[in-house]
Amino acid sequence: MAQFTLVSGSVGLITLQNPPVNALSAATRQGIVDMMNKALNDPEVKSVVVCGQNRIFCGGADIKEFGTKISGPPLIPTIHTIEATNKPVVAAIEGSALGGGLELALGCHYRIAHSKARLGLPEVTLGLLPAIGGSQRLPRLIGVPAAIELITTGRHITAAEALQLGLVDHVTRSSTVDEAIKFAQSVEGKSLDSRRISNYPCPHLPDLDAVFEGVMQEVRQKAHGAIAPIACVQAVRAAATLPYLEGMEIERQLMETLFTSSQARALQYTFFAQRAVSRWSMPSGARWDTSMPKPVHKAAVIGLGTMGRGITVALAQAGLSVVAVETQEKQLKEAKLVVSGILERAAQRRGMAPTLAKITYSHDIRAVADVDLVIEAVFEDEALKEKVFQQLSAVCKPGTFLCTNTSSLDVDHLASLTHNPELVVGMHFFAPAHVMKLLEVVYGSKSSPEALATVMQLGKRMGKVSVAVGNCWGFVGNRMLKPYMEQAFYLLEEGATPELVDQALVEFGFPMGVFRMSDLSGTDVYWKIRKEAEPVGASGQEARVRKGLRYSPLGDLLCEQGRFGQKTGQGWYQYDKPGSRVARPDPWVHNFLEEYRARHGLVARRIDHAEVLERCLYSLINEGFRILEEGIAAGPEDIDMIYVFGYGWPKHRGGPMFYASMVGLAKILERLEHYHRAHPDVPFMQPCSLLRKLVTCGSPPVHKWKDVIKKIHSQL
Ligand SMILES: CC/C=C\C=C\CC(=O)SCCNC(=O)CCNC(=O)[C@H](O)C(C)(C)COP(=O)(O)OP(=O)(O)OC[C@H]1O[C@@H](n2cnc3c(N)ncnc32)[C@H](O)[C@@H]1OP(=O)(O)O
Repeated sequence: MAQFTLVSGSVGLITLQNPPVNALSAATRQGIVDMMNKALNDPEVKSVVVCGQNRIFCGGADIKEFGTKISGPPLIPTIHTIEATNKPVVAAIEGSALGGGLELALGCHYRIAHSKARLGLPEVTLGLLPAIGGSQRLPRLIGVPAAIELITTGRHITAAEALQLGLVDHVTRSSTVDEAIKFAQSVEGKSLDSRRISNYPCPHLPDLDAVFEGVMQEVRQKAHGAIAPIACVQAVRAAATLPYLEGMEIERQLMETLFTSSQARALQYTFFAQRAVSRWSMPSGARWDTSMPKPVHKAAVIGLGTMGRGITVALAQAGLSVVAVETQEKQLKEAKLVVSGILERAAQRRGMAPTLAKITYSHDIRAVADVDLVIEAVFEDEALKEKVFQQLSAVCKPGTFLCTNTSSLDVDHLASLTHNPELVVGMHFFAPAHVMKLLEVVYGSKSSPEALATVMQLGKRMGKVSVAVGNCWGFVGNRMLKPYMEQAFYLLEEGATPELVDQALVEFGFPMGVFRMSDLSGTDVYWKIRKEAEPVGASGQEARVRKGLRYSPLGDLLCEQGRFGQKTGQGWYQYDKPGSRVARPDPWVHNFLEEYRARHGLVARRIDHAEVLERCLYSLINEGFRILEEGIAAGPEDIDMIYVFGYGWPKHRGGPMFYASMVGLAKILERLEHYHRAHPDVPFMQPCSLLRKLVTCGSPPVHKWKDVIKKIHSQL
């Protein structure tokens, strides 16, 4: 797993060999220890270069080994040996030097990077901290503020930025290994006293306590309950205030707590789940590895409202030629300005030229005649979308994929209006479409595997986490959101306030609660959807019943008052003025709730955070099980990535289905049964049969659920 070669007569070249990313598995660590000992003990070797096979230095620890009993040698003693030796050791960094990989490089005396290399300490994204000396060496090398930023965000930086920070000594565009070998020879026999980072004092910061207090407050606020970023700050503080070896002991103690935490398990699950969802499958048996995507060079966007503009930006940034169509002249002009502005600012940030020339604007739908793929993003109105699909089917060249950015309409129905329903796929973007990572890719009953493969590949090009799901009301994300929101309304009826419900959800880790979120996106958005989905309600007691089940008209009544949320300055909260982001509890809403309860004979009771979480989250999870049972999502990872990347589910809790497995399926079942007994008229609380079956099967871990579901389906 590591190879030693003597090159140029005196340089020991150690090559890490563990494809695909030369991760530091037990065998690779053993290889490093053995080859380094060989190099340092060989009198012929006067200097050493460490590099990675296949133009990647090292992707850090082997994440697959986390959660198992760690075997193999630790790296800390070897890194100390490297640093202490009098033979110069040079890290030749190509591709990535991440996590333990970069920590190994920090133990070397010199670092030479290729200009395309990326470096970082992403341990925090896995619920950990850099614990083979990274948290102690990095601040000594680049200073406390820069180190804190890199370690608490896990951001990967370019070689150019690394050079600017002093993290690498030299950046090259030619062969990094050849340069490193030449350089190593040039410093053979020279003193290395100034190259041992652990001997450096941490660069002085005036008013250290105040700096760390400020940083801790900021990090805590952004962490939404994640513990690793806090531990990272504590470790860097140890580097700034203690001798190296004492700092290392703090680093070790902090890592010990993080390593076995449920948050680390959740984040590591997310790492693999994010990659697993790209390996999609359809109920027909079609799969990612047997379906060929078609090339997409030119795409079109129809409708340049907020969503259409974001999609246009995302497509242009992915390098596609885009035809952007909007029939209203004023909207078209405005869209052109907004899209160009976003692209220019983004290009400026990246120090690149904007991709404006790749977009042509038109008010005529016939301008899309020669594109390979169209994304319809007109207003969410069924009749309008129907018309657009009929037009597209008539004007597009044969073979053009027709996609709809609907969030709730039936993809099969739209497909049925076209000549080639097999070419129709849903692309459900999340606002703002050029920023949000999630893309729900909805295949209809007639969508071809080729169409799905094409759209999934396009999603990847746009940098999205694309998740393939089947067609049903609300697809996966919004379908699961319905019971979650409904429970929140029932809680208000029973005595809660919007603030209480939201606070419980924020403490759980959501960036905002359901009512604040509803105000932000507009309370009228779901009002419209509810009006379309539910028959119009009656008055009096009947107002709280739909199709024989409990219904809360609270959201409708709020909208009838014109309280559409942040944009109108009033919703579930009050705002200083329309558009203001500062939400304050609103006595009007409290009064409105009291009057409502009095009108319907409801007696307010005390509701605690635990009840809020159980009712909102377990009903959402229950719907997730139904979605799995129906085969709308291929596996729990698909649901989890939709919620993590599209709905603000805290990453350190792994997504709703992973969370359910951590809470324990038996407990979820028991609580759902309890609430279903207490509220038999509440839809969505009756435990789903898949949940019952999984509990009967002994509550297997989440990665085994697919097997159970397959077995159930094969028995049907
Ligand atoms: C005993 C402990 C010693 C030291 C401890 C140190 C702490 C750490 O190092 S924590 C780990 C820190 N490292 C990371 O977080 C890096 C994670 N990887 C990445 O960011 C990316 O994979 C990449 C290295 C930048 C490469 O990206 P890309 O080219 O887009 O490929 P991917 O699809 O992401 O990955 C390909 C393939 O490799 C698997 N993989 C990647 N990194 C690791 C890893 N560190 N351990 C195990 N496996 C890894 C990834 O899952 C993919 O596998 P598939 O099966 O093809 O999905």
